[in-house]
Amino acid sequence: MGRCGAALCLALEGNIAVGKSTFLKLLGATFPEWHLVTEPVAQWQKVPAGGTAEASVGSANLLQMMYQEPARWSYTFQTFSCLSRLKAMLELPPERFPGTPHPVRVFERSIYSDRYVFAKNLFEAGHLQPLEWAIYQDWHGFLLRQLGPRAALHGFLYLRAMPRTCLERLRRRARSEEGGIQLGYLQQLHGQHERWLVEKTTEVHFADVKHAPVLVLDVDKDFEHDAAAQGVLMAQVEAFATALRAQTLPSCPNPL
Ligand SMILES: Nc1ncnc2c1ncn2[C@@H]1O[C@H](COP(=O)(O)OP(=O)(O)OP(=O)(O)O)[C@@H](O)[C@H]1O
Ligand SMILES: Nc1nc(=O)c2ncn([C@H]3C[C@H](O)[C@@H](CO)O3)c2[nH]1
Repeated sequence: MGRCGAALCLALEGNIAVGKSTFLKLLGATFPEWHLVTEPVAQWQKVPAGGTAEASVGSANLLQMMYQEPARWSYTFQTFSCLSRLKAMLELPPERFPGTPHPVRVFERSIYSDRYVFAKNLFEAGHLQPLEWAIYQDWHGFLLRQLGPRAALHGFLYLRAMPRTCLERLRRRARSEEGGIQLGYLQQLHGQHERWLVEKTTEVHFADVKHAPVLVLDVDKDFEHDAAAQGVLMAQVEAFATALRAQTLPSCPNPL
C-alpha cells in the first residue's frame, strides 16, 4: 500500500438479495473509471465436474447442492467460493489507458465475508463440522498471511436492510437455487454482518481488515427507481473513497 498509482480496494458487503448487483450497476454508471468485480456466482452454478479421459461428467451446480444438502456440501462450497474470490482479487485489472490504473476497485463480497459471515454461520448452524471449520480457518489464515498486502482491502461498503426486505427482494428475483431460503437464514446472515462490520464483536484475524473503515448504507427503501436516493448514496460513497484514499494512499495525487 502507499505505492503511487495503486488502486483503492473496497468490498461491497450485504445480505442475500439486499441489492449488491443493483448497487454495483449504479456505481458503474456514476464512476465509469472504477473497476467493479461481480461475485462469481455463475462459476458456482457450473463447476466443471471432471470425469475420466473416456467420459466427462459435465458440470455440477454447487450452489444448488449446498442449499439442498448443506451438511454434505458446505465445506466444498466454501473452499470453492473462497478460491474463486481470491482469484478475482489477484487477477490484474485491465488498464484504463497505458500507465493509468483504475483509481478504485470494488469487489462484490470478499474472502473476508466468505469466512466471517458465511462459513462462520454454517459452522454455528452445524453444517460445517468442527474439523472442517478448523481446516478452513487454517488454510484461509495461512494463505492470507502469505499474500499480505495483496489480499488486503482498504474499506468496506455495507448495504444494510431488514431481513424481511431482503426476503421480499429474493422472492421477487426468484433465483431457482434459492427457493428454500427462509427468513431465519437471512436473519442469521444479517446478525453475522452486524457483528462483523458494525458491532465489531466477531474476532477478525487480520489487523488491516479488522481496522478497515466501514461505510454503512441504508438500502431498506427502494433506491432502484429513485434518482434522488441514488444521488445521496453515490455522494456518500464518493466522500468515503476520497477520505480513505487520502488516509491510506497519501502519496498518490491521483484524483478519483
Ligand atoms: N433498493 C432496492 N429497492 C427495491 N428493489 C431492489 C433494490 N435493490 C435491488 N432490488 C431488487 O431486489 C432484487 C435483488 O437485487 P440484487 O440482485 O441486486 O441483489 P444482490 O444483493 O446482488 O443478491 P445476491 O446476494 O444474491 O448476490 C432484484 O430483483 C432487484 O431488482
Ligand atoms: N454458503 C455460502 N457461502 C458463501 O460464501 C456465499 N456467497 C454467496 N452465497 C450465496 C448467496 C446467494 O444465494 C448466492 C449469490 O450471492 O450465493 C454464499 N453461500
